[in-house]
Amino acid sequence: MPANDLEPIPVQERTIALVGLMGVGKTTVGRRLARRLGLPFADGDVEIEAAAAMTVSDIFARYGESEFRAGEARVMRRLLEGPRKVVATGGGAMLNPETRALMKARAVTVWMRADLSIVAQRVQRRDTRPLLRGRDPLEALGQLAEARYPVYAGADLVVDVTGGAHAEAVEAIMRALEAHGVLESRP
Ligand SMILES: Nc1ncnc2c1ncn2[C@@H]1O[C@H](COP(=O)(O)OP(=O)(O)O)[C@@H](O)[C@H]1O
Ligand SMILES: O=C(O)C1=C[C@@H](OP(=O)(O)O)[C@@H](O)[C@H](O)C1
Ligand SMILES: [Mg+2]
Repeated sequence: MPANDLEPIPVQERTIALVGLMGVGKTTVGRRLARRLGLPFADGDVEIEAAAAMTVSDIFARYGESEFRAGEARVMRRLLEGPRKVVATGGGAMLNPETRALMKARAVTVWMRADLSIVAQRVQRRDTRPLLRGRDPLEALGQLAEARYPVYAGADLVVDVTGGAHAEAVEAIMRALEAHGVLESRP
């Protein structure tokens, strides 16, 4: 069904979709946020890997980025059409126009933003991101930021998560969700 045909969903019932660059903390913060909210959690990359029975790196290596993106769009559709949850998207998912339309119809989107120098340090911990392999992380992330920040800027909420620990990022997102009317106010 096209995203436009879906009934509008009240903000308190929407899935919370985390978007932003690789390494900003969508996966690890998203899992903690879901626990905090008592919602199920799903990670786009984990779902793609399960569907393909292959790692993200292997999908890129064997089939190329465009096949990965097609799989990513299918997975995002399933996750966004399903019951309310916290979704950690892969950093490129929001670039797909259909995924964006579904997000607009079904989710509250949160752009997690951090200084590139911090993100560059974090992505060096694991060699699981094919778009960064063999490249200077700061330079590669800078190019991705240039191309993607205008798209991420279309998110409903922007949360700066620079510097702090995971728990601080969760708190910052909780405050933003509260201010947006997604959560009941806490005492
Ligand atoms: N706020 C944070 N404080 C400390 N480490 C973090 C924070 N956010 C993410 N990290 C670390 O950075 C790395 C990348 O985080 P991850 O959640 O996989 O990001 P993403 O899913 O956005 O690519 C992981 O090692 C994670 O533990
Ligand atoms: O930004 C991207 O294009 C990508 C981000 C990755 O997810 P994370 O943002 O969770 O690292 C993963 O989907 C793939 O390596 C491509
Ligand atoms: Mg991730």
